[in-house]
Amino acid sequence: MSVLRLRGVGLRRDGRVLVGGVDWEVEEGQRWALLGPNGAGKTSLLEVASTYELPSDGVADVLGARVGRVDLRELRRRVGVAGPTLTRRLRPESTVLEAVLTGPRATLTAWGQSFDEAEVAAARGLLTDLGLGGLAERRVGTLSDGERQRTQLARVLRAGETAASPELVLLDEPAAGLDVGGRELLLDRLERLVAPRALVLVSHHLEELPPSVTHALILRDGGVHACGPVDEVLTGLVLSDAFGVPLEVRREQGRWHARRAD
Ligand SMILES: Nc1ncnc2c1ncn2[C@@H]1O[C@H](COP(=O)(O)OP(=O)(O)OP(=O)(O)O)[C@@H](O)[C@H]1O
Repeated sequence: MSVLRLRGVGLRRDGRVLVGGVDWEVEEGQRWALLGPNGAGKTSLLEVASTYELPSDGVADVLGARVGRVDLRELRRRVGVAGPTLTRRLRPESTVLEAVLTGPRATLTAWGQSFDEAEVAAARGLLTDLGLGGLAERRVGTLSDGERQRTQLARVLRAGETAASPELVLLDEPAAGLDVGGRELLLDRLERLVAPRALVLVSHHLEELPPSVTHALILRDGGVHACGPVDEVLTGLVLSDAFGVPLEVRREQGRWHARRAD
């Protein structure tokens, strides 16, 4: 069954076409990497998929519901999003720890709720892995943009580890701003996410993709350049063409590496 289905989707802003004519179907159990050069439209497409932007053209079906025809508040509760422009829901007065603890309960405030030791330990462990261990008691409103993004990421990941997981998880550059240790811990976390029905991950670097990624969509100039199973799409030929640089792609023990071809 399709979790996300875009048909002829376009998004225009200020008279500019950000994405156009996108056909894309994400099915139950799939994990997608969304790649493409700077400005290709990755974030814009994710905004449509997350229902935070209505398509200017075409139709978007998210979790079986046609965007524009259903109550978006209800639909958004079922979609977990984290990324630079998608961190809109955190309450400034919540602490970082509360923002993560309340993720699985899909509430925005910890007011009137209690959390057991295991829940607190799990949330703290996630914050430590994402380099936010020292900020657990800080108010969200005092965080830098990068810290707020990682807090939102921790919230979505925490929910994704539980039975209350969002059904569709959309992550825009989740490894951005993490050091190499943090990146590896994040990949480990992503591998352990079991509950979402589908996951989409925007990234600039093949090294940031977890081995469990099954499919890839490459955008270029707002349109689909390549789309399909990872081993068919993440090749030197396809990526060299997409990025306009001769690239060599290797896969070892599930992980990808890309470098300029000699
Ligand atoms: N409000 C806007 N008005 C006009 N153009 C916009 C607007 N927002 C984004 N754009 C442009 O749309 C294009 C696609 O942007 P988008 O952020 O979706 O690309 P991206 O693939 O995520 O880029 P990056 O890899 O650099 O993060 C870019 O050229 C960007 O400058």
